[in-house]
Amino acid sequence: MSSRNSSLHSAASASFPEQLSTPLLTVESLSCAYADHLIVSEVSFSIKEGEIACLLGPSGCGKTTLLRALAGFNTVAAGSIVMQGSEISSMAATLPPEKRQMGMVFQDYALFPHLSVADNIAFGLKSKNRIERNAIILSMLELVRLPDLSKRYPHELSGGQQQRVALARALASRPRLLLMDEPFSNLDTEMRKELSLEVRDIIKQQGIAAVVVTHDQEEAFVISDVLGILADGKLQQWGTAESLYYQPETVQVAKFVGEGELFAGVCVSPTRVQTELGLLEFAEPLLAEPILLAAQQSVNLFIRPADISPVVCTEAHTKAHTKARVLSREFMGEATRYNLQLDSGRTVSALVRELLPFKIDDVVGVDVAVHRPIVFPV
Ligand SMILES: Nc1ncnc2c1ncn2[C@@H]1O[C@H](COP(=O)(O)OP(=O)(O)OP(=O)(O)O)[C@@H](O)[C@H]1O
Repeated sequence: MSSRNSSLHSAASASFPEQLSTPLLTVESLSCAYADHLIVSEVSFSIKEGEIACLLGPSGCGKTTLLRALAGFNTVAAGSIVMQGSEISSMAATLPPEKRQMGMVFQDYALFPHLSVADNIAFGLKSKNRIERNAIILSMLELVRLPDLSKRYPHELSGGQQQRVALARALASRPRLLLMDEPFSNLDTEMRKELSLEVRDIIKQQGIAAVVVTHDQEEAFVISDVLGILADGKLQQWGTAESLYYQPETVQVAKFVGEGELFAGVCVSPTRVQTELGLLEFAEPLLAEPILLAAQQSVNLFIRPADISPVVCTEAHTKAHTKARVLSREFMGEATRYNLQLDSGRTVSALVRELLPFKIDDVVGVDVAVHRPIVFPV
């Protein structure tokens, strides 16, 4: 991680006194490989008690490999994993999964098909007597809101119900840390949203920490307190959803957490930049950390579609070459997306919430209202 990233993380930590306590889990310069093929490279982060962290990244970037290393299913090639001050993985040794006080929910739920819901939940409770076991099964079924399904078998459950049973099984042994690998990927969009919020509540209710792996940005934002973007086996940035969205350190992170495009510009003053989208004015002076941008400096601004809107074309738009032709219009219910071709020939996407009267081929003005400019060096 860059130094800017670490300072951002420590600045965030300083505002919450409880974050100053010893982390529950610390991953230090962790690398993982299959044979000689390095998959995860020098990843570092830490998680506090009760915190839900997400590892977000595209398919194949090494999320599952990293999660399996946390669980103790995979050995590590370099670095270490420390849980409450004790090293549980290093090149020298790997504490077995069952001794890590972690619960795992797999992508395909991995329920035992020949066992009932109750027996699936009881699977890790062999050391308990029958009365204790039954009490835990009942409380877990209540927790995941399946009180009446204890006798069913996995094939008699919906995908969402199977996921709840998998969660109940993972939580039954009272882990300190819950690991979830793409927990909602087999569910439809509506169910995904509903269950991710519910799972967040359940984890919070239990007061435990969790690491959730997903490639779905919306899901990651909903469920996590803190998240890391993983790409090509490297941790690109670690922070809250808001910090990644508004202060991405790289274009890759900016694009991964939301749509947007780079626009080259020249500063006219610290609060004004001339771009292909016209002269943009900002409420706050523009910073490309650690410097305040001065006149004549070249910058790259990352602008999201929600910051751009088509408006009635005025003389000022024509004069400033900030008019465009509507190439397409997609009404999506909550918002409408317009693809606009600028005078320069470049196509930009605008996302507007209000219903506008513009049709394909209309000539419109282009207005940009960026509330928090994202600046990258040229
Ligand atoms: N057991 C294995 N042996 C060799 N290579 C593996 C093994 N498991 C995974 N890989 C490779 O490691 C890379 C990372 O895989 P991993 O499953 O960790 O990615 P991921 O980010 O979880 O992807 P997805 O979101 O598609 O599940 C991939 O190129 C994959 O082919």
